[in-house]
Amino acid sequence: MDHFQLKDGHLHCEDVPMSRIADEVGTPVYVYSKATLERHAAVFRDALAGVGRGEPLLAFAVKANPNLAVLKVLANQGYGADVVSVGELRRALAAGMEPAKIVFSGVGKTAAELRAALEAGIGQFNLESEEEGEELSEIASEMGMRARCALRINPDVDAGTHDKISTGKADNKFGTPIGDAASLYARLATVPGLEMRGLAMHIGSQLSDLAPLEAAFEKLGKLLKTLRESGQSVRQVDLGGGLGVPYKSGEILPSPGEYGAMVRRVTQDWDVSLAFEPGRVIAGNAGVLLTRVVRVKRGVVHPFVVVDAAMNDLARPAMYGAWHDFVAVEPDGEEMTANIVGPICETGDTFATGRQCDRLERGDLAIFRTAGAYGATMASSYNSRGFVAEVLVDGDRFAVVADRIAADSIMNAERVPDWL
Ligand SMILES: Cc1ncc(COP(=O)(O)O)c(C=O)c1O
Ligand SMILES: N[C@@H](CCCC[NH3+])C(=O)O
Repeated sequence: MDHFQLKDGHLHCEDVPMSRIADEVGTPVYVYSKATLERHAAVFRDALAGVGRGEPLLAFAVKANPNLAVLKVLANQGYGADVVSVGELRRALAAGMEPAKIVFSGVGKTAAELRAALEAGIGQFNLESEEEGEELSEIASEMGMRARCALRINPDVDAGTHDKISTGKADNKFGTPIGDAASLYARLATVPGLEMRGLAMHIGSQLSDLAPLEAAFEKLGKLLKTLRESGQSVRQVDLGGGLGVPYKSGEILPSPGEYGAMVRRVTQDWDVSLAFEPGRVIAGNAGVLLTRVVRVKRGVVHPFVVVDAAMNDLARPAMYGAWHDFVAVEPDGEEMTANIVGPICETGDTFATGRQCDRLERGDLAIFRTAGAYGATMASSYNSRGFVAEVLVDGDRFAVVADRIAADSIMNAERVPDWL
């Protein structure tokens, strides 16, 4: 069920009219549906119920949407967190996620971050390299602790997604090459301060085909057997995230159910506990970016619909050429073909070119759909535009869950030295 729907000709999020949010909070603003987040959390959990030993660990990828209220909704659903910085770790803890359900990924964890995560008592470090393992070993030994670790492997599989978000090819910076993994695992298992518990993998994001994932999981399964045959203990496997979501209406992608069936088939004889790090599949379609048309400018080929949101608020179209459905809050039944652009002084600040969309005029409200993941979190203050607000809707009520940060607040954090 879509919680962003027209009711009496006016787009609502659950039972709240979008215009009420625009009037009270201003635009642009991210709007999240609590009911959608909860539904996605439940669908993903049900799809993976009973895979592996015990119940799997579901660690939401905080990078997709780190808003504290969003994390709290997911913590209430029993989710843990996949974090990639001490900032994300603090957020997961502040939202009430249990330390034991937190995994720490990422290729550049600093010594200070490793220490902070050990102090917090997180469940697992996903080690990316020998060098990181050695550093963590030293820090944990100094602290008189043993860090629970998995070795992240790079299976050299092309996930078939955008190059910038592919992470499992040999020349991507992530993980340990699968050919080196058995010997490195054996070595790290002898190092003080580390407890090697298993393997981890994440081959990319917005995956629209399960075949590369399955091929990567099969490779991991072979490695697991090799490790066990050589006497290593492997109890935990983290299969990462990556499941794609539809961005265009009518687009069909593999469902969590199909993903779960594939995981069940491939892992049935692994005899390990499984963990997953879903991000986009939980949050993507739970959020939209609400914006107002500043003006419609005549163009040579198409008119330009200039909206008050820009590439600093929603970077995906400019960064990856990504498509976001764009619809009017009060469609009048007429359509137009337009270029949808923001106010930033770059041609790249274009959300869509030659897009068939609802007819819009100056002052009208519209939304970019599927903006709940990798939306607000990738915002910048380029062109001194400040940071957008975020709102969480629950039935007929809503709350501002992130204040708008005005450009002046950012300016006020700057100093001109007295020698200028
Ligand atoms: C290590 C890791 N885990 C999980 C995710 C979440 O991915 P997605 O949002 O595609 O599910 C990412 C991002 O791609 C990641 O880098
Ligand atoms: N930022 C990317 C996803 C990155 C995934 C990071 N591991 C996107 O919007 O699609």
